[in-house]
Amino acid sequence: MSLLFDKLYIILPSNSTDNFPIVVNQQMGEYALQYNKSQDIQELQNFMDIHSNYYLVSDSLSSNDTKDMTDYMGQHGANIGIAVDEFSQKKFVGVFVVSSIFFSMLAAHMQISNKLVYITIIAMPLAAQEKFGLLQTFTLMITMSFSFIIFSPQGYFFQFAKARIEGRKDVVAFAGLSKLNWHVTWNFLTGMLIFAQYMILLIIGAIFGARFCSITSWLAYIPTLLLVSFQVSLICDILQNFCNTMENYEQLFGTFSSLFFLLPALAGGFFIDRIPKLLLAFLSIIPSFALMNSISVGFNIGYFNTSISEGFMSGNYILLQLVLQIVYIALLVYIALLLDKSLMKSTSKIQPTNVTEPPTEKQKQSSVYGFGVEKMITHAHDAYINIDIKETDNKKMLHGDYQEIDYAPQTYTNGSQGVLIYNVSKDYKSKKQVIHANKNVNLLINNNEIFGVLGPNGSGKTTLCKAVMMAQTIDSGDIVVNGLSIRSDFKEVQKKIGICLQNDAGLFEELTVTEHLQFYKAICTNPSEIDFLAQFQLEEHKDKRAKELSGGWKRRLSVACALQNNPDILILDEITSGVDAVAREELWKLLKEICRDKTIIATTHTLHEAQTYFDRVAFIMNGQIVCCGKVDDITNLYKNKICLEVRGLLPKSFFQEMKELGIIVEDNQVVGQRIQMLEAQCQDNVEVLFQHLNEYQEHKIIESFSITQRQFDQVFYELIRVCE
Ligand SMILES: Nc1ncnc2c1ncn2[C@@H]1O[C@H](COP(=O)(O)OP(=O)(O)OP(=O)(O)O)[C@@H](O)[C@H]1O
Repeated sequence: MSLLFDKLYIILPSNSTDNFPIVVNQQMGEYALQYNKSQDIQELQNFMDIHSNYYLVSDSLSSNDTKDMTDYMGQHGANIGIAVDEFSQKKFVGVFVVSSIFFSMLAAHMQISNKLVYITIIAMPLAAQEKFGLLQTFTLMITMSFSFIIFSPQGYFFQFAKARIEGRKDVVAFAGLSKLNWHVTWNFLTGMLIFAQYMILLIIGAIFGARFCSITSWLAYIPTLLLVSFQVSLICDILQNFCNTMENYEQLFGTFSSLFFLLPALAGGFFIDRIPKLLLAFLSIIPSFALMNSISVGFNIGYFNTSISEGFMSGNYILLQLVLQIVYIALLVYIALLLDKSLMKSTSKIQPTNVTEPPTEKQKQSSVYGFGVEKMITHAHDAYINIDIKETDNKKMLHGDYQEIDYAPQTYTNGSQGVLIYNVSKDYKSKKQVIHANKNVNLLINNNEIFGVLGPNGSGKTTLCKAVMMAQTIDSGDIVVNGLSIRSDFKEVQKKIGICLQNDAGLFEELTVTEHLQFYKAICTNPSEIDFLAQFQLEEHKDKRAKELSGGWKRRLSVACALQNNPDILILDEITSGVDAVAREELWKLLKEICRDKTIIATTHTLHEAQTYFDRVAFIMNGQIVCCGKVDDITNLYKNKICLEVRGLLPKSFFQEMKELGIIVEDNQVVGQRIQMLEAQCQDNVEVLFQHLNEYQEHKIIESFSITQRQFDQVFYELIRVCE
């Protein structure tokens, strides 16, 4: 024994083989170091001088006797043991054996981060140092860390997470995914990604010939790692319900993992010798403990030749742990589904609520208020009553008192296609107020029809769209899509719907056009055959990210994504807002062509668009349908009414003259004495009005006049006026 070790050498008692506090199936880490340069010896000496209280040195044990070394360490309460094979001024060959605390801390460290860099810290030194020196190991670790980042499947996986976190319910609808589908897909992708990362490390370890990476050790690692991967992904899934942005989520995950992964792991690391093995198995609800336990078993099998049965059963109860992990996973799945409010089954009452207000005097006098509404209600009620009712409870539900139901009639007998919105009411309740966003809405939308829902801001259009796609529960009523009720067949219904919500909510800023189409195609359940890149003339923009597209092209991409799942019903919520007239026309032309066999429900603020492209429309004011029917029928209500803007001031005699000719002209507004806004009610003699105005213009009494409002616009303004 050299001078170096003389002062450190502890004479170990001979024949002391029983009652070791640290036994072979504890956490073990083993560092084999081979120094063959003089300066390394110096470093080693420095290290030992500093840490002289913490280790034992033995020159009677070699690197093949690590088991015995740990036994000696156990006896003396040391954390580091050094078994010396050879020592000279130039060369040290030996093995460092590190006891549980240090290794557990490393394991804990891994848990705080989802990033592979940390995972490499654990396995790589152990595996690589067996073969190479310290420097090579370090280089290898750095290289590995970078390769992991490069190989991480950022694209779909990341967008998937983002969609979940940002509550992109429309993505679920785009893709026709059910809530279960959505979670299973996300967790499968995430879990397998984490597992793949663990596997890469195991394989590398095996290639380097690390003993703890032997195939028998894998028996301990692989099932645990697989289950741990899903435990972690499900915990992420649950946490996502409490975050709105990725940053938010990363912060929450960091805090959560420190509290629930790192702290227990650190505590476990310090007290692992004293934690009963059975308790450790039960603690596997915390992934750190499950990992520690399996790594411990793997080490024992690989390094210390513990038999598999001993390692699994009596030693660390690994089989029990695996069963418990499966139970925990089932529990986490249940919690994840329970917490996710993205798609909700409605169990509301069927009968109308009492929120509808009776018409005021002003509304009664209006020729447009209430137009077509009674007829629509009757049609919707008849259709709903005629649904093939099989269950007696459903009969009670329709004819009896209010009653909660969980299922609904399966099919219409009378027209099973299209969308039937029956008595739908929705309130938003806050501490301060209750907003009745939809009040007993009844609409029967025919198959292959383009149906418009029009109304001012905040009138309840989006709420209605969300109710149809089930992103919003309803307080009363039912929605039946192609014969299937959202109350009973919501999963089936949802597959039939594609939606574009406002502000291109389904797009991801960082994804390119091609990536969007690929992403939606990859997750949808009923992929369309159509080449949307070509159909929507998106080729020249295919490599642009969504954030680089102009508003019009974004809208096109949103619609293309919504159509990827080949939906029967397409819901378009203000898809042309911010789109110029030419682009708007192009988009509608395209939609009419592609969606010939689809039913479209669209909302818009552009009345001209509604008039030109929609077959029927319903006006919604304060949550209530106040006028509905074919666009032409509604326009005809105002056939003889026109609005004019006159520059200059018409004399009173003009109004009298017109009255005598049977034309009622009302002067609604005088703007700065120079502009008059006229509303004229003619019979079939509108040209008489124009003749007179021309004469006034020729005599320079007025400067000019022009028609300001189309008839359809007037309907809208009149409705707003009487509903104020
Ligand atoms: N999540 C919510 N919580 C509380 N109130 C809401 C919520 N969503 C909508 N509202 C309220 O419900 C009413 C109807 O809103 P909705 O978004 O359906 O109207 P809209 O007709 O689509 O409006 P816009 O044309 O501006 O998009 C509004 O008064 C709105 O403030």
